[in-house]
Amino acid sequence: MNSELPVYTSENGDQGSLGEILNADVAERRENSKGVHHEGDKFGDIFQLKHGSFADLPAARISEMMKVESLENASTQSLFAVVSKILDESIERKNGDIPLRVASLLKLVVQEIEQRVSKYPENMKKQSNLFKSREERYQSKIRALETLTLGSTDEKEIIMNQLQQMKIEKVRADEERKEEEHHLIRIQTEKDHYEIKLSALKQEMELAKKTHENNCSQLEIQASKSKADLQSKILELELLLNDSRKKVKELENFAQSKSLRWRRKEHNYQHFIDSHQASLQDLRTVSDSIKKEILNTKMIYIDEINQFGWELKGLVDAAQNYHAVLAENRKLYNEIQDLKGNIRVYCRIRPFLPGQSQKQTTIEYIGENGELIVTNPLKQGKDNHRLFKFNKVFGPAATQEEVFLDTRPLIRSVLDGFNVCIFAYGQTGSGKTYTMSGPSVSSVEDWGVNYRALNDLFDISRSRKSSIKYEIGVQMVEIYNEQVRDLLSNESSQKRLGIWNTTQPNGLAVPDASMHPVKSTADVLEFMKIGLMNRVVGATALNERSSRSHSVLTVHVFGTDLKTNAVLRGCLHLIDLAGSERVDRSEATGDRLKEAQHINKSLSALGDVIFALAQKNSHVPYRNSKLTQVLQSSLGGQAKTIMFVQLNPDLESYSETVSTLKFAERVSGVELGAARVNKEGRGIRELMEQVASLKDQLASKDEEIGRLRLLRPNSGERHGMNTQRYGSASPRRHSVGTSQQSRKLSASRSLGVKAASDLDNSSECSDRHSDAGSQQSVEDFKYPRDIYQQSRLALAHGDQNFLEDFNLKHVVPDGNLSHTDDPELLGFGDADSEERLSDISDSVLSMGTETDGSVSSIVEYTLFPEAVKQPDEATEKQLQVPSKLPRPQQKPSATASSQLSSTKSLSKTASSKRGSSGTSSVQKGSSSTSRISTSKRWAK
Ligand SMILES: Nc1ncnc2c1ncn2[C@@H]1O[C@H](COP(=O)(O)OP(=O)(O)OP(=O)(O)O)[C@@H](O)[C@H]1O
Repeated sequence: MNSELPVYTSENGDQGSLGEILNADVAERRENSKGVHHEGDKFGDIFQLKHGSFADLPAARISEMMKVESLENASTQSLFAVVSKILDESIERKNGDIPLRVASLLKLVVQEIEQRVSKYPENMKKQSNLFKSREERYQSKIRALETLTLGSTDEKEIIMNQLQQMKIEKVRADEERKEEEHHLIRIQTEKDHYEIKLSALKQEMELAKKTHENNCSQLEIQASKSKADLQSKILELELLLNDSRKKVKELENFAQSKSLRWRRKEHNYQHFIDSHQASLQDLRTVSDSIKKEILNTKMIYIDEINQFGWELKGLVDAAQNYHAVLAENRKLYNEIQDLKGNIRVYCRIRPFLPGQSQKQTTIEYIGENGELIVTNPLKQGKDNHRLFKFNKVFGPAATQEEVFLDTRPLIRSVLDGFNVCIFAYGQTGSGKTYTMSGPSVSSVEDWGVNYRALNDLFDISRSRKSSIKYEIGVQMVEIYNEQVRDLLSNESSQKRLGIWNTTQPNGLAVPDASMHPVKSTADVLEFMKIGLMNRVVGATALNERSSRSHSVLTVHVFGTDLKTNAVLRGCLHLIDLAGSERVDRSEATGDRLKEAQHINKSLSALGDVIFALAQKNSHVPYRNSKLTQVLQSSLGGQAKTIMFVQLNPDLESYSETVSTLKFAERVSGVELGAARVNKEGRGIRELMEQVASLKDQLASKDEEIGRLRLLRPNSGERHGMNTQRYGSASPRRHSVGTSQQSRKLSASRSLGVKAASDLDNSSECSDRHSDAGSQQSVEDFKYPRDIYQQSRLALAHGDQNFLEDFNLKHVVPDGNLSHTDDPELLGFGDADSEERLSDISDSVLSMGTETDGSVSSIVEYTLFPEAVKQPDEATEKQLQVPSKLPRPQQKPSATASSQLSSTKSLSKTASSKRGSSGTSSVQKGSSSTSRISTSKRWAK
């Protein structure tokens, strides 16, 4: 057994590590001190730290650990574990900052370990001694056993066995001892290692301690600083607190005084309420009785209201019926007006214009039924309010579309073969052009009546194309300073747009050269643009762009029924009159003044015509101006006529407004007679053609007779006589010889053309004579045929008296019919000549309609005056008439229509002889103008 090796052997012979030995030592000590083994675990548990760090342990736990018995009772391993844990924590924390109490614990633990290590050799010695004593004991035992062996063999054997056993034990003990020694060496090495570790730990601990102390001192410095700061803050806060306390006290005092006051007030109110409570009670009783009364009254009222409701319902029903009746009345009134042929009058009030500063209006009331009340706000009295009634009144807000709406049915009428005339009347600047043309062509909403009417016309004609073929032509003229001008005569525009094709499929007379065929609204827009550009406008004080002429847009419609071949002819006049103006207000001078005078004169002539028509006078002075001549067919004929009366609402225009309205009132009273449709059936036309050819034959016979008559002796003498007589009777006229006679006939043939067409279209815009009623123009054309017939009969029967009588009155001294080139007598001269013409028209022999009043005739004359003076020679020759003709009858004969047809056939012959040249505008002008002069001559 190696005694140098400090081998600890447990009682069962096991050897342990240094830790175990130290633990065993601890256990031994514990056993010695307390005698209780199992409590070791309990003490060892104190150092067991499964979670958290020592730095986080509560101070009580650390103090528990630091107790002497805890340290002594703890196993060396747990002590080492405590050390290494604390050190690990300090390393983890990097700055080595270990709390003071942990550092103290560490110190104590390390001291305990040191103590235990220092005691280790001593323990080892004790152990070795123990082993030695045990060996000695064993040796003595062996010796005793050997003695015993010697005593008995059996015993010896047993003893031997025991000995053997003991030897084995001894060998084992030796081995154990050796192992113990090895173990001891290992523990020694471990001890060295731990010592090294311990010293390192000590150093670390020192370092940590120092840093900790530094930190502590810094913290102390900081703490002292913060303490000083906090103290100063506390001082401040204390001061504030004192202030607040003072304020609180003040507020408390204030609140107390206030609450005192409130309490006093409450007391007062309470007193007041108490005093009123009683009166309230009284009032309640009164109120209850009133409520009861009200309830009673309410019930009575409900009964009465119910009763009233029933009565009101009856009234509402009656009112509704009243409106229906009113609408019905209006419809009937319109129908009656249509039947009577009244001119429809629509009144339109222009809005104030943007620049107009003074906006005092004269319009007081606009009724739905066409009632209008105008007033002069500057005047007082009941006469100040004037009431007018028209077909309709459009207020300033009315749109172009609304204004056109009531006119629309009339546009359909044009395509149905009626003649329609729409004209705008009013003082200058009142919106006539706005209503008729509109402020601009480019925007459809702005379109005036003209564009809308034409647009509708094309729309309807397109919709009827499967049954009726329509041809539409437009004409636009202006009457400027009593002269008629073609607004579409612009050469380039004519070239561009082509001219009217005179060869009509129905063989009817064609419109003149100022007529332009149109196929769509776009064509019309082209024409109207040109027309508006060519129209004379000028600036006046009342209107920047005042129209200085009356503009007349005429639309001719020829419709052929594709099934029956019947022909419909309608004519639409759209007239924008120049505005009447007070020269002092329009400040017109020079040309403007002259224009204004012409305008006013023509408008006053219009007034005269309207007055005569309204009075149903036998004489209507159409010829007093070009305007009335143009409007003749619309005002005195069987056309449907609408007048737009334009009003300027401003105060300054009050007198003009009133006179315009008075005029309009008169116009609305004019009865034209029911309008007639211009329709010609196929049968009638064929008959007319037959009659015409017969008349042609008759005429050629007449010519022959005339020639034979001229060959008779003495015919020249009588001729001369008559010439002289006639010449002295009428100094203003001059004879034109035989050529003029034939011209007359040529004219009468031309008239025949017109007459035929007039018969076909008895209400054509050109057909009526002013004074002798609507059939006057027919008479115009019958008359020459009467003459022919009577002269033919006179010649055949040798009625010399008739022939002489006629020659005395109607034949010029040279034997020819009278003729004049004097333009005044052609119906376009001055007022004097027009008066004469009016007088002429009054006589029964008033063949002298210089024109038929139609726009086309006027245009023909005005555009081609030379043609009037240069008749077609060939025609002259062919149409020689007898120098003496029978006296015409004063009243047309019953055979008027056949005679007219005859003249028509005459014209046909003439035009066929003219051949294709008949299309020339000059020739047409010529015929038309000849017609004018002829009729005048006949009248005289
Ligand atoms: N209903 C309306 N709404 C808005 N402006 C209108 C209306 N009527 C007329 N005007 C404006 O009033 C001015 C005068 O209108 P317009 O030229 O049509 O009058 P007029 O009666 O034709 O005048 P004149 O007789 O001098 O030619 C124009 O500037 C026109 O644009």
